Amino acid sequence: MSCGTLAKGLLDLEVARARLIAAAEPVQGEELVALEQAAGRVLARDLRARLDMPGIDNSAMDGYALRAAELSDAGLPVVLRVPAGAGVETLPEGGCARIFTGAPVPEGTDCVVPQERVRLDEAGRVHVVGEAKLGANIRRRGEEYREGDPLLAAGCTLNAAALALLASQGIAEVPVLPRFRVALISTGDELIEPGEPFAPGRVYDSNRVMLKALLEQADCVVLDLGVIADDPAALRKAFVAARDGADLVVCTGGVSVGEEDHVRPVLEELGGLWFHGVAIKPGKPFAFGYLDNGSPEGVPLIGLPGNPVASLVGWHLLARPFVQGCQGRTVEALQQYRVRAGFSRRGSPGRRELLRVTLDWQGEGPLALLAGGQGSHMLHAASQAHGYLMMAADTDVEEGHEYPYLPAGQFVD
Ligand SMILES: Nc1nc2c(c(=O)[nH]1)N[C@H]1C(S)=C(S)[C@@H](COP(=O)(O)OP(=O)(O)OC[C@H]3O[C@@H](n4cnc5c(N)ncnc54)[C@H](O)[C@@H]3O)O[C@H]1N2
Ligand code: MOO
Repeated sequence: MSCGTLAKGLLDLEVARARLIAAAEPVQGEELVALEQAAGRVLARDLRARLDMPGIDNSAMDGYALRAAELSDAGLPVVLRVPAGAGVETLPEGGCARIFTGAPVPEGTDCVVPQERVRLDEAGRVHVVGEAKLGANIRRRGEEYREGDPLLAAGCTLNAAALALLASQGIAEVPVLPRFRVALISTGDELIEPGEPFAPGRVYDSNRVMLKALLEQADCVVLDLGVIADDPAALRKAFVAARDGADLVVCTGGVSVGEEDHVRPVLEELGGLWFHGVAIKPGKPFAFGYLDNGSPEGVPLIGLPGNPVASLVGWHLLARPFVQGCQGRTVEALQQYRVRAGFSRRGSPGRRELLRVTLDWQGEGPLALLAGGQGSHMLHAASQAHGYLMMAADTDVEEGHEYPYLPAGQFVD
């Protein structure tokens, strides 16, 4: 993927992602949890099937089970009735069985004819309208998988379908990795809490609620450490406290280059800065390092920019894959496809730009439209966007041309 000519001193997005993913150390340990408590958790071990699936040959339709070769103009008498949950029986010769979806097909039958394709005569005998195909509408034992086959791989997220799969095997408890603990800090003298009275110059802390939601949706345990002032001593104290109770510290704000931005110097002092600055817009002042020794034995710290949309983009593209790796999850490559732009716009010098867009499906194929104002402080467009149009550095958007599009669905946990 072309990224254009990047500004000096900034890492390419793919390089920064690869470094973060490589640095992620999966959490250790294992917990056994009830299936009902396991949604969103990460499977700790490979699981194999305990049972063949389906467990027996059974009917896919409400209808009649029969031997196709026995059909004739005389019709077949109904000699058995087999509801779901019944035991396996043998079909006497010259007869057929009334059968229901999921019920075991009797021994000796070789097809099920749906009731819509059957005519019953006055004597109650079954006549098939059209063909009775051998094997039709019978779900065979083990056709999906056999006992001992791989079922789910370690590192997968237990989504609703995965939980149902385990339940269908009679599994009631599942081994999962421990939940990842993240300390969350906002920095900035200007910040006030939503609900507090507004005063000119103050800014409501919107990043913390956003990041808390993102982390919790990703199944992290969040230790909310509130707002810390733009003061190196206060930040140092907060980082030390955060480090002692968490697997990762995430902070937002104060990560840029002004003398009021203390995250980077305090991180350097307490541990080590691995990198600072990624060539994306928004999201440039992204910092990553370790508190303690500057080594992977320390607690990692991610510094996200203060500008709200920069913080969101930094989470989606950089922090999230790191957290996923630390949670023991399989980290997927970015999903993208090309979409036609319905607008023109000047490119961003030295940085890839992640434009917040909606997709219009009314014409021929999707058309990307700006979701609203694109400033990195403008949350409205971010709240409406269907995804990002990812522009290479220094590249103008030309209406009607196609560009890589990252659907937002891939970032939803
Ligand atoms: N001279 C330079 N100035 C800036 C640069 C640069 O390279 N050179 N980078 C700009 C970019 S890009 C970004 S993004 C911002 C990020 O700066 P910080 O991470 O240091 O963030 P702050 O300065 O603390 O705040 C920026 C902006 O965001 C608001 N903010 C901060 N925290 C929150 C929060 N929790 N909730 C809502 N809003 C928040 C803050 O009030 C500021 O308006 O730096 C540029 N500057
Ligand atoms: O990264 Mo900043 O987000 O361009 O405003």
